[in-house]
Amino acid sequence: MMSLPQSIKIVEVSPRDGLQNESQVIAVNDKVQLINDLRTAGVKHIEVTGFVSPKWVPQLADAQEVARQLAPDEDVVYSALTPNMKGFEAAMDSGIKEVAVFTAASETFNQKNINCSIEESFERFAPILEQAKQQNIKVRGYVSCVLGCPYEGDIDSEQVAAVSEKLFAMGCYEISLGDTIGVGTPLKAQRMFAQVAKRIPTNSLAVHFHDTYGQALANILACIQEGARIIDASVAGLGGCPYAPGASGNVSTEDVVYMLHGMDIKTGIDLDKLITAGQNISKVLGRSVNSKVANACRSSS
Ligand SMILES: CC(C)(COP(=O)([O-])OP(=O)([O-])OC[C@H]1O[C@@H](n2cnc3c(N)ncnc32)[C@H](O)[C@@H]1OP(=O)([O-])[O-])[C@@H](O)C(=O)NCCC(=O)NCCSC(=O)C[C@@](C)(O)CC(=O)[O-]
Repeated sequence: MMSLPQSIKIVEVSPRDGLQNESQVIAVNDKVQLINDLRTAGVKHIEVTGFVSPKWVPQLADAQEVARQLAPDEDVVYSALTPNMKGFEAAMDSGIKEVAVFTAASETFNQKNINCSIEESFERFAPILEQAKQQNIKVRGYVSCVLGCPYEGDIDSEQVAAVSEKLFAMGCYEISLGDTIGVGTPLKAQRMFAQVAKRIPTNSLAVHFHDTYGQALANILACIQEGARIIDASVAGLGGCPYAPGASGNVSTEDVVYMLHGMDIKTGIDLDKLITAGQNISKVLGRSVNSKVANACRSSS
């Protein structure tokens, strides 16, 4: 029987990954309310926005305003994406204390997403990591397309491991492995995770599953069996990357938390309050909550 951890770290990505692909205008107040609802639910790691080019991702053009309205909270880590030094400097000016750089295991996806090759992305990240070290800022590294690419199809796990290892060696303290288009299945996910874990300690690896094919929870459990202890998720299953056609939302945090609590794995999150957070933002977006657990809990109460 597999050995299960006592607790798992949840990294909530809804304010950034969840909202970045929305075409409708979402007020800064509503984004900040989402972040506050997540804090109320006990979420301790929240990716609040991305300091990316507004020409590339218009929805995050308000990054500085969102960051400046964050409630001071010593128990919560607010992080933000920074693709280059311009983004890093803007994040620092806005008081952000943890940033994330992002590249991919697929050349084509990387070109479409950040307009450079994988190798060039490392060159862009080098000064960010240098500055971050001097300023005592933690840097997370994302690797996209770890189980498939919308342009190149299957991706070799060895390539995922090599890109991850490079980010880790450059100073990223945590590497998040992204199944950007949600095509992974449990054994493939487990083998990919194991391949990366040959080079990076498992306590520095996160998994980031989109749920396009309904495989995300199964993939997460498979990776937990392989030693994963950090899970990215998005309340109400919000999410999608503008440069990954066909990709749907992230795995919903409600579903992840329900599964983990059901296995006696602690997350520190109050499921009922989390469901409220998902309902509130779904109301703002004018759509129903994309979480089986949230819908089941509310219809039975
Ligand atoms: C990386 C760039 C900027 C290169 O874009 P570029 O066009 O090559 O950059 P540039 O340096 O030529 O700049 C173009 C314009 O953008 C401005 N600019 C340049 N940088 C910034 C910045 N940081 N903040 C604000 N503005 C910026 C810059 O000032 C200039 O403005 P102009 O002079 O034309 O008026 C662009 O491609 C970009 O912003 N891409 C971001 C795409 C993105 O955010 N994708 C979604 C996140 S990744 C994801 O979702 C996957 C993940 C992480 O969730 C994991 C998974 O699921 O796999």
